[in-house]
Amino acid sequence: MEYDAFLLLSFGGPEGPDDVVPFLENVTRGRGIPPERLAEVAGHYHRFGGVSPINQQCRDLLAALRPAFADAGVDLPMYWGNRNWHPMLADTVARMRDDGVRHALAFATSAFGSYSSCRQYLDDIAKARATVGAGAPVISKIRQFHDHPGYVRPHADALRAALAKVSATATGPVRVVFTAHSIPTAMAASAGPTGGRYEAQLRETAALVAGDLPWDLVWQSRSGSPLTPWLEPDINDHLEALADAGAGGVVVSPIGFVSDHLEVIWDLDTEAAATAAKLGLAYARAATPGTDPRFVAMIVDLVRERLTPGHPRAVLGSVPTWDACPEVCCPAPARPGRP
Ligand SMILES: CC1=C(CCC(=O)O)c2cc3nc(cc4[nH]c(cc5[nH]c(cc1n2)c(C)c5CCC(=O)O)c(CCC(=O)O)c4C)C(CCC(=O)O)=C3C
Ligand SMILES: [Fe+2]
Repeated sequence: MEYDAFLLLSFGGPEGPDDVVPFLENVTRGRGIPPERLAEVAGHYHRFGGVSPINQQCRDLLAALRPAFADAGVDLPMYWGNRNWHPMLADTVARMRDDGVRHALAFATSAFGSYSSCRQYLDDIAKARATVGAGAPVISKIRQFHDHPGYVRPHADALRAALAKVSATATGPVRVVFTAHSIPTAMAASAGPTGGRYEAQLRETAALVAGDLPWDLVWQSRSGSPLTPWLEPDINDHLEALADAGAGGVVVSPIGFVSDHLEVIWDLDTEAAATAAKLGLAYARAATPGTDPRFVAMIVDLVRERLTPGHPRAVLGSVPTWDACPEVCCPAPARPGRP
């Protein structure tokens, strides 16, 4: 297979107060998110001046990737497109077509399977290509990377750094708590070709990152209607349970995310940190990979897997990964108002 471009594919986030509402409309269109929840989330963005850090994090990642590609002899022009905010994927795909791109490799900024974290990126690629129409490049998504050493090791080192900080101040035992974005239980049940893939991969990542430390996996950033069941427990409820059980501190490691975007700096650094303070728990949050050189090298490695037949696939775990998702993987959830 010949590839002639690299595409960074991300979630997107607002970059000013006027962007917040239209961004949230893009994220939640047809998703049955109650207006109260949307108003609350808009407030989180406004606390940061209406600016999510995620777009700048994508720019920083591209800036780090450019020399890494050059050093590895990977000669692909780079593009960037988002699902929910500018640069919008369809605009980027139009530009790729204008530049003569025929077949791009896309790296999506999510390591795991599930509708929201994988299939939705594939659906958005299909939609963007349909919008562009004739001459739109083929776009192949790079595989999931939940157990790649370039994902596991930065998380593992960050966990140990945060643990050292908490242990210095905690007056009782310190607990390691991993978090990922909650998803509806129905979406979790249908994740992957045989179901349960999101949680299975997260448990594998957690075990690899933790090494010999005991740990819990809990969930954050629940959205949706309160009537729809989502994965539980929520991080804040879990902190209460830990305090009740006599913990002196926690270190929270957001293994579900590749960068310190708003779900991290609001839901963890602001909300969960306040919960911990109220409960008298010492608290630290471990950094996400961001532009860690090992994470950047991982992306180069994943590209080379696709460019070079026989290139070894670096995996530390046993939950399998593949280049092309089977059609039956991660079906779109039934949406309110739709059959
Ligand atoms: C699995 C998963 C990931 C991880 C995988 C990945 O990274 O892709 C993720 C990441 C993110 N989620 C983000 C933001 C939001 N997610 C929302 C809503 C939702 N997330 C869901 C799931 C996930 N989300 C789901 C099932 C919904 C319900 C609506 C629907 O069915 O689709 C909403 C709506 C408001 C609300 O929270 O209620 C917002 C604003 C940001 C950007 C942060 C920033 O701006 O810095 C990022 C990286
Ligand atoms: Fe989300």
